[in-house]
Amino acid sequence: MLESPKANRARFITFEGGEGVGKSTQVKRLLQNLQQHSVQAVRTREPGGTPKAEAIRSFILQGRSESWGAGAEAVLFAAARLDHVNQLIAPNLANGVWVLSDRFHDSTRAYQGLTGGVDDKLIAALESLALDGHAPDLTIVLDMDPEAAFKRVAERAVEDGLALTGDRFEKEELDWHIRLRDGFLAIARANPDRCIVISAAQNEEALEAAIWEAVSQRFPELLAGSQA
Ligand SMILES: Nc1ncnc2c1ncn2[C@@H]1O[C@H](COP(=O)(O)OP(=O)(O)O)[C@@H](O)[C@H]1O
Ligand SMILES: Cc1cn([C@H]2C[C@H](O)[C@@H](COP(=O)(O)OP(=O)(O)O)O2)c(=O)[nH]c1=O
Repeated sequence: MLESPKANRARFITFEGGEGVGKSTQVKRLLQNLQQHSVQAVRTREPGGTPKAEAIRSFILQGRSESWGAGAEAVLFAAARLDHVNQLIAPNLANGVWVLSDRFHDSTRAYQGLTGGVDDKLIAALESLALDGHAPDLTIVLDMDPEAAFKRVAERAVEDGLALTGDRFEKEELDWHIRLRDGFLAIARANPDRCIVISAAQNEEALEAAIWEAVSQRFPELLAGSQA
């Protein structure tokens, strides 16, 4: 089969899912795996990734932001995302550097849209503004029972001698987290070409291997040794 001229372009991969499913752990592991295959890559997160977007992150997740409501939050997350795309994601991809993001636009769809009740049209309009054509090439949805994920986070906090404080989304009730999980699964079903759902209810190494298998199947050039 003839390779398309774009076969070896830098890829944009996002990780999505509920709280504590292991996204940040696996973003770091995938970054290492890519680097071991001589792929230049960076990792980032949302909300955040650039100084302006990090400022919006603290504004939304802490302090008095509860009164803003899901609609205004969707707008704020989109403003942060626009800066993140323009300042970090697009320039890296243009330079041939793969970008791995811990959360991206599906989090707005799931949290503010499907769970928060913000109208689909507003979500779609904000997405088109913020993404500016930079949709992810692949989205890995890490899926597990939210109660089990919460226990993981709590156990780790006890081991580390930390108080479990959490941001305000983490403090929502269990049935809210179950709806959130269903929201991410619905997004994956609606976007089968872009999204892969992987069970996060396995140890870190097994999950890392499952993710590497999915990524290298999706981008076979990784195993062909064709990355400079
Ligand atoms: N596969 C796993 N099995 C058990 N614990 C895990 C696993 N992956 C991550 N953890 C632990 O669970 C907690 C949440 O992981 P993290 O990667 O921060 O999740 P997220 O970014 O999705 O919130 C951390 O304390 C982490 O060390
Ligand atoms: C990117 C994004 C995040 N969020 C929420 C999800 C998280 O609760 C929070 C980000 O906090 P974070 O600590 O990154 O969450 P986690 O480690 O559990 O993934 O912001 C939205 O509600 N909408 C968005 O568009």
